[in-house]
Amino acid sequence: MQTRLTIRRPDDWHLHLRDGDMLQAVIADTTRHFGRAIIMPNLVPPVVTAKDAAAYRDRIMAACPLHADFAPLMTLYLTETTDADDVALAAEAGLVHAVKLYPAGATTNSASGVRDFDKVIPVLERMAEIGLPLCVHGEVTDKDVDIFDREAVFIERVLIPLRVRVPALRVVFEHVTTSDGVDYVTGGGDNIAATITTHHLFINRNDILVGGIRPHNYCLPVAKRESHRRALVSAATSGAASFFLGTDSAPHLDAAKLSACGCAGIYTAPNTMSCLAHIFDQADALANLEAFTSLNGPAFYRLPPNDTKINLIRRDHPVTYPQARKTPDGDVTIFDCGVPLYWDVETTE
Ligand SMILES: NC(=O)N[C@@H](CC(=O)O)C(=O)O
Ligand SMILES: [Zn+2]
Ligand SMILES: [Zn+2]
Repeated sequence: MQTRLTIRRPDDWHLHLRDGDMLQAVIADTTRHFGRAIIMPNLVPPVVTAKDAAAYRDRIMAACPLHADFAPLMTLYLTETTDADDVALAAEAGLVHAVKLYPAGATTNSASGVRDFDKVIPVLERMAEIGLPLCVHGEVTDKDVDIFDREAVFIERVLIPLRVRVPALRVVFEHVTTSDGVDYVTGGGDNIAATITTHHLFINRNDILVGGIRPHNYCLPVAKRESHRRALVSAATSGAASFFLGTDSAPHLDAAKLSACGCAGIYTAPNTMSCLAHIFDQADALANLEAFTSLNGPAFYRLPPNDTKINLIRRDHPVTYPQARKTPDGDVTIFDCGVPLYWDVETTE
């Protein structure tokens, strides 16, 4: 049985760090294992301009633990009034690494998202010209579409027509949750890739609803049926270049999740690497873990992989994590994957 694995330091290609006290409370959980992260812009108000992104990057750097080897890769929140020149200059300066498309109302803090796609075509054309990726939250928001179908319908109604209009646009299909999404990306050519989260490799919709409702397993896109989870595991563990890790670690206070109208989002930053090593080990694919966490993402984003490495060790006894991260405003529950985890990241400090 394999008990050790050395890989390049991983990156997280989809991360919510929030701001203020929450940022302070969660950032070390990411910098401990990850070299870089694509920072989601859905603050209130959102990160819309290069100026917003520069200020947010400064706040993240100020919150980083001393000696952390971490670079936040900033994104801009696409609105119907986003200025193409502002985007292009921020990309050229190395400040911004992607633009994020939220269909209006699709998820947490997405009210300023896009309603009329015609309005954003000039920005998308400029992004295509300079090779700047568009990260998409791939769900339609139409009331008549069942929540479990919203990703598959997004592909047909939004993504395919958008890519026909701007074929050179480079797209990351974020937190893909269906076999439809996996198949579309697999057959979609070099301009499209997808992130896969940690939690969608573990949970299906039963884990939200059977034996009582489990708000800590509720996120968007919502977990689908077991056959879709299996398709995600196959895609992630295959080593295929178009799939890479985006944890979508999304901290919310427990008070906001344990409510009559609870927030979407699962906090996975602390135990993601243990969780992933477990999934890859079960699939007999530990040899592909590095591609998923550390190589495929940088290749798509046209960045070099990290120089440094981390060691993973399989312990004799299950590794334990705290049940929650404390913040001054209350607890943030950490993802419980439901099975004992034996893989651990060796600390070098
Ligand atoms: N994934 C989630 O369920 N929530 C994210 C937003 C998102 O990525 O859609 C959040 O910001 O909380
Ligand atoms: Zn999203
Ligand atoms: Zn997210």
